[in-house]
This record gives sequence, structure tokens and C-alpha cells, in this order.
Amino acid sequence: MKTIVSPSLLAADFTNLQADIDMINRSEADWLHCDVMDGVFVPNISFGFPVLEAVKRICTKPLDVHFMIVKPERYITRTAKLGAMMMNVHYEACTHLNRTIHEIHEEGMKAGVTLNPSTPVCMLEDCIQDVDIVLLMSVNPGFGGQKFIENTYAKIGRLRKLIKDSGSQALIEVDGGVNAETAPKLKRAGVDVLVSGSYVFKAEEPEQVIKTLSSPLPPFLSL
Ligand SMILES: O=C(CO)[C@H](O)[C@H](O)COP(=O)(O)O
Ligand SMILES: [Co+2]
Repeated sequence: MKTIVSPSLLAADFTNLQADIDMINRSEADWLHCDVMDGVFVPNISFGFPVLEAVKRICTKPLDVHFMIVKPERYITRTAKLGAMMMNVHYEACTHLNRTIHEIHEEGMKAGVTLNPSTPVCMLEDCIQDVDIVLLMSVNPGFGGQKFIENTYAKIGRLRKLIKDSGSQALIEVDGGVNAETAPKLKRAGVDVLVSGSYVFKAEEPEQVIKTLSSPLPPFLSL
């Protein structure tokens, strides 16, 4: 089965976003992952609504928006208005996660819940049936180009079990350090969606990289 690929805009060339988004539009990428950072929840500031709105005007792929901000519920309506397909909020940033998930759905978007590397998947036991996607951070959020945290493979297994046992339909998305070495192992571990920033946008042939990320593993590697 093909893997959903969501290249991360954070690694694009901000002096020529049009060229990089043209590449995404031509490519086999399924979604475009947009990292919004506030300098409080994470120690970095990326971009906000003016950039998201401009990107939405020229990008033909659905936007998968990853909010690394405190109290993301303040921006649900605005995110829906810009036309995002999915709003990903951090478990660690939401005091009333149940309400936030329902508000995201009421605004017509898919609801994603993101876990930092140190947050265990069992924290999702009481909301897994309500979410469309769980985004596992495989780096500490805030920066692109970091080293993949190996414990993510085992975490995917624990999350897969939680999803199965609860009868949830949630997809498993992994973000951070996804490249030629980690992607096949993530596929074998059962990931549904791969986010990849530097590996895609710094590649000589980014469209080919996206195609390879989305391809199923050869049968002898899927064992
Ligand atoms: O959420 C993120 C960082 O907080 C980015 O989506 C992620 O880091 C992607 O970058 P790379 O593939 O270069 O690791
Ligand atoms: Co991200």
C-alpha cells in the first residue's frame, strides 16, 4: 500500500516559495505540511496566517497544518476559513483537548493530535476514537533537520495497538528526521503518513524523493 506523503514547508526556499510550491503541485505529494511555531510552545518562530493564506492560494494539495503554539484553540475558526484540510494540535498544548477536537470537526476540518517524543501514546486512550490522525513527533519540535529519535518505531507499534483495540480509524503520521534510512523502517513499523522537510526540499530531485517516500516497500522488505 502507498504511504501518504506530506512534505514540510519549513525546509522550502522562503525567497522563492512559488517555485517550491509549483514543485509540490507537480509531484505525487498528497498533502503539504505547514509548521506554525510561536516561540513559546517551541523555541522557534516560523510563520503564521499571512503565509498560510498565500500558500493556500497557490497550492493545489490539501494543507496539513501543524500548530506548535500554546492554546491553538484560539485559531480554529481562522484555520478553517483559510481552507486547511487538517488542524494538528499538540496534546501538551491543549487543556481541554476533547472540546478542541470537537471544535475542529465543527469547523469542517480533520482533527489531528500531536505527541512530543516524551509523551506516551496511552495519554490518548480517552480521545483516540474522536481523532482522525495522530502525529508522532520523532524529533523535539521546533526545528527542521534534526536527528530521528529511534524509540519512534516502538511507539508506532503501541499506537497501532491502541487504535486497533479502540476501533478507531485514526491514521498514524510521523514528523521529523524522515529520510532514505528511516522511511523504510517507518513503513515496516506501520506508519500511514510521512512528513519530510529537509530530505525533500534539499534534494537534487525532490519529485523523485517524494515518489520514493510514497512507494510501497518491496515484498522482501515488508516481512
Ligand atoms: O514539525 C517540524 C519541526 O518541529 C517539522 O515538520 C519537521 O522537523 C520536518 O523537518 P525535517 O524533515 O527536516 O526533520
Ligand atoms: Co511538523
